[in-house]
Amino acid sequence: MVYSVAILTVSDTAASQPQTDRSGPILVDAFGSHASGDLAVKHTAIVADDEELIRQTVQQWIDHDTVHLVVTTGGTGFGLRDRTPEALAPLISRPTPALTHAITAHSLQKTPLAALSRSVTGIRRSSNQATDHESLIVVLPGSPKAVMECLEVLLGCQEQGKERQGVLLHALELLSGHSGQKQHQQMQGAMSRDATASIAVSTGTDTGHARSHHHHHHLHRHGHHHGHDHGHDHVRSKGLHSHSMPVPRTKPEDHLGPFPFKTQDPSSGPSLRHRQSPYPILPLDEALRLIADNTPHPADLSGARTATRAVSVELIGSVLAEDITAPRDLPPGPTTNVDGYAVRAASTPAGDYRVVTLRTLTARDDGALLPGEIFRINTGQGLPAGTDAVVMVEDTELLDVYPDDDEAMKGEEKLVRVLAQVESGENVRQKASDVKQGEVVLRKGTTLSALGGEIGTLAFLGRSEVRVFAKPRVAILSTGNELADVGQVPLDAGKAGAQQESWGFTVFDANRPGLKAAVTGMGFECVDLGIVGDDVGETLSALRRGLESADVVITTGGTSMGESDLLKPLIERHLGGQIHFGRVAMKPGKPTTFATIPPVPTPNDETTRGQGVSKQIFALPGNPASALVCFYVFVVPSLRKLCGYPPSPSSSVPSSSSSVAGNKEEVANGWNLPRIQVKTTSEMKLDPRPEFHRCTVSVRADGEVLASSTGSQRSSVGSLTNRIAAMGDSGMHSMATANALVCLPPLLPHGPRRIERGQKVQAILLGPLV
Ligand SMILES: Nc1nc2c(c(=O)[nH]1)N[C@H]1C(S)=C(S)[C@@H](COP(=O)(O)OP(=O)(O)OC[C@H]3O[C@@H](n4cnc5c(N)ncnc54)[C@H](O)[C@@H]3O)O[C@H]1N2
Ligand code: MOO
Repeated sequence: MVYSVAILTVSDTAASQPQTDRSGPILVDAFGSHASGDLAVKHTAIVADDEELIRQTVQQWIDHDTVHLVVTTGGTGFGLRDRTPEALAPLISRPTPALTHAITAHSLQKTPLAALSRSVTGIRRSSNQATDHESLIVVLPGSPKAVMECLEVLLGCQEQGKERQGVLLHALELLSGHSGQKQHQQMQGAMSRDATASIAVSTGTDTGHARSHHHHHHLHRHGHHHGHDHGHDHVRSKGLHSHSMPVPRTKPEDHLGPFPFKTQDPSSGPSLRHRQSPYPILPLDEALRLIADNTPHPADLSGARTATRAVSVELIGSVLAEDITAPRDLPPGPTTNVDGYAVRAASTPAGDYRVVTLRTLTARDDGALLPGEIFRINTGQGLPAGTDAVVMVEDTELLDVYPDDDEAMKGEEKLVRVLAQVESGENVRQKASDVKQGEVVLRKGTTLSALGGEIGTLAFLGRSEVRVFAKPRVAILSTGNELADVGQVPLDAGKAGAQQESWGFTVFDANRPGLKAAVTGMGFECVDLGIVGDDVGETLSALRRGLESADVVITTGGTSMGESDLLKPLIERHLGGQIHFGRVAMKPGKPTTFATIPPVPTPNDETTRGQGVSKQIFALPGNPASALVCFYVFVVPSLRKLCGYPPSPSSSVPSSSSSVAGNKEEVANGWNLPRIQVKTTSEMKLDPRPEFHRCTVSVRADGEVLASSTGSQRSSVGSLTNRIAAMGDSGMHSMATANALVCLPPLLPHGPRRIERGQKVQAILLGPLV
């Protein structure tokens, strides 16, 4: 059997300067030219010391490319960036400590420094059920010398004139389900010298000489291939280098990788960026449907995401994960609706009565009224035994009071005249007339709003705790070299004069504060990721922090066509994310990007394995108006679904591809904000893109709902003059006082150029009407 082998070099330096990699070529040579002919090097790659990238590369090889053996070199030391063992530990399903020990022990014979390598080995069972195989992972140190020493254990060598048998082929044979007998016998000494696996390591590799054959990912059965260069240069990329993909059309090496990336390599420089976006412009409904499809509902997740929470304002924005039933009758017995006197109606005609109070009554054994007595009572109080109605205080007259020298009763009413006879049940709230014990008062799926009704009801029922779906945490990041937090730079730093030297502008970060306010206003917790410049490392580490600490990550900026627009490439190439869409037919917000990041498997933990949940990333355009509009249009539906909202009933109706202004009832995403019909108070020009016009919606006295533009926005109509005039449409202030987005249809060649004043249009309602 021929075993396929993949070699991964892990090194920041080699990742940016592949020619410095010496250990990778040693491994390629050793396996590729192994005398047995049983080892075929199928893949090679170089990655930076990046845990996720290392893990993804190896997992891809084993699970999808069915590689039998992965050998890595580098990243095993004690340095801060040395993370290869950590990167790969989660992939190992069966550790192989003795193999690790054999490698370490052998290396220790050569140098005590071997003690400073954290090399590991282990077996991975592929998560790909189609192939269901096990592969061996061998994590070796980075130094070429150490690699060669370790290879002696794996592939065998001459030791003091004697043959040392390598253990690798035997291991692979056993893993692939064979008896291992052949190798075993050979290892017991029955093997002929000819067939001995020997390491064909050329010392020339140490001088970089092996570069010419590193690119081969074919089977290297016989000997070396010096000088046999096929002409494909090594891939140059900060992140990942590989030869396992076909060559694309621009400068090829900058687009190669083990995965089919749509994005360009962000380190490849402006001249290599895409000149046409590779993302189709999706109709809005399609984009919204993709969000609904790729956002989990907590009730559908195994081990539903629920939490028990104290009944408090912290619950605002939560959705009930249980039906709330009344624990007892309310009221628990008959109570009075009014202030007055409880009586037995039938035996209390108009007349004069002695007044009894709670104190007197509780002192009596039977707690009952005597004939000729009435009981003074206040609204909400329970009726004493034997009474069935209440005479309002307004229907009585005071006749006598207790004297001042009666210490106990001083000031209390003694004798009262009842002016009118009441009927049985009059002014009484009967037992359980509010709610019956066991009755469902609030249904699972109810949102606990900031209006107070639901949280008040929980307390009314006596609930101190309640089961809710966990609220999503939302991380927010602003990206852009030009950005600064307010207060961080003087106001005049943005003035033209001050800018001329630096050829840039300082822009106050408006998106993060705006988005934080909106997210907090929904009752969700924010993780503030701050501002990062247009820098791969900075942006990646912020995104990772976001993904670790939150359920959803929102970024703004860097989504479009500039060379510093990093979001799409980083999400795809470094975070292993799936970009569901990268452009939408709308204005503002065209480059809006939505992606999901698959869950990271938990090492050796059967209970959580495979049960992780993918996380959502919304990379919103940087223009402030676009960012906030897109938050409401795209992010809010996702958050509403994530926190457990049930879908709106109309969402079950199949949607047609209605435009942004579609007047249809059906919606592509059942968690969209509601749409209402409004009447415009001014004309609104149409744009070739469907547009969201920011408006303040108010209700007139006659009930008409009016939408007034917030201004500071306009729609461009194709001509250049208009497009130049259109440049000022990006400011956050067009969202100030906006509580609705009027959905303007696109300008069509022979259609109307504007919506007229007084015309009825649809609007997305963002908040309460004014
Ligand atoms: N060649 C093309 N260029 C652009 C296209 C296109 O299709 N082809 N699309 C345009 C559209 S539409 C939009 S929207 C923007 C989106 O750009 P980015 O998401 O890449 O955002 P940036 O370039 O980083 O910033 C745009 C703009 O917004 C300001 N900004 C960014 N972040 C903030 C913030 N947190 N607070 C305040 N202001 C912010 C930034 O300074 C820029 O002025 O791309 C067009 N280009
Ligand atoms: O889509 Mo962009 O937000 O129009 O400027």
